[in-house]
Amino acid sequence: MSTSTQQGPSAATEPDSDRMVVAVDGPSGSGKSSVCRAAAARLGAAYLDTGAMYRAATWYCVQQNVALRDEDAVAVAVEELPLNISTDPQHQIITVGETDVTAEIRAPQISEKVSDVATNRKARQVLIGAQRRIIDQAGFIVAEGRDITTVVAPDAQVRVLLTASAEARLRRRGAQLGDGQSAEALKRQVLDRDRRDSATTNFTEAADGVAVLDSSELTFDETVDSLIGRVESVQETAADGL
Ligand SMILES: Nc1ncnc2c1ncn2[C@@H]1O[C@H](COP(=O)(O)OP(=O)(O)OP(=O)(O)O)[C@@H](O)[C@H]1O
Ligand SMILES: Nc1ccn([C@H]2C[C@H](O)[C@@H](COP(=O)(O)O)O2)c(=O)n1
Repeated sequence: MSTSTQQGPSAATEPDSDRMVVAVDGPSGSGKSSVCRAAAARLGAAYLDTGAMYRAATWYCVQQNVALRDEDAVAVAVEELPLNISTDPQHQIITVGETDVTAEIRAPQISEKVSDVATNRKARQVLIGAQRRIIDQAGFIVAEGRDITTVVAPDAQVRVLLTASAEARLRRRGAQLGDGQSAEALKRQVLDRDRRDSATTNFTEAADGVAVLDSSELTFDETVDSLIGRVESVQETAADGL
């Protein structure tokens, strides 16, 4: 897989003491993308949306007429995927080859197919390798997905499982997509997708050392503040130890 990144604000050659990885996992609609992007922007960190990589891979397979249930064919397509993903939280642009897929990969048609790629273990290995390279290149990054705290970056300095009740997640996704989504379509995109994705990743229980941030009763801003508070507390502890 050829991956290039338009790098976020902190991508540079900082000394090790300035490097920090903030890993966030959670179920669909819990707020990972929006909360992590806002937190990264305020912290001056880079931001990696790993779900967008699975979505772009799915878009590419569909474009190439690859049968999504054919494990080997999907893995070969993902190896070839010419992906460019921005890690700038202020400018989220995702291109596959020359095509800007930033908006298209969020369409319900991709949401309903993406689990076929996400549960393909061979394709996952390719994407996980690319994610680790992007994280390694960044000095200070907030990375979110389903397996960042456990598989992609288990050594991250901050590890958080961002959760919310199923009711809150369905309500938020409905508001995000606007009118026109039936309750059944929302359920397919949120709860049914989580059930399928759970076959390969555990994003409903916090692993050892992972803190739970339940956003069900929090506003968006309160959730961002809580994540930032955790990052600042680790930064202060690190500074005290110098
Ligand atoms: N604490 C919160 N209170 C209210 N709304 C929120 C909160 N957190 C996130 N949201 C809103 O919920 C919607 C879904 O959030 P988001 O897309 O970030 O979820 P996600 O976990 O990344 O989902 P997915 O994994 O399916 O991409 C967004 O419109 C976001 O602004
Ligand atoms: N680290 C990750 C990130 C995402 N996925 C899967 C799960 C979703 O079905 C899909 C799209 O993610 P979203 O944009 O909804 O966060 O990708 C995964 O398996 N591992």
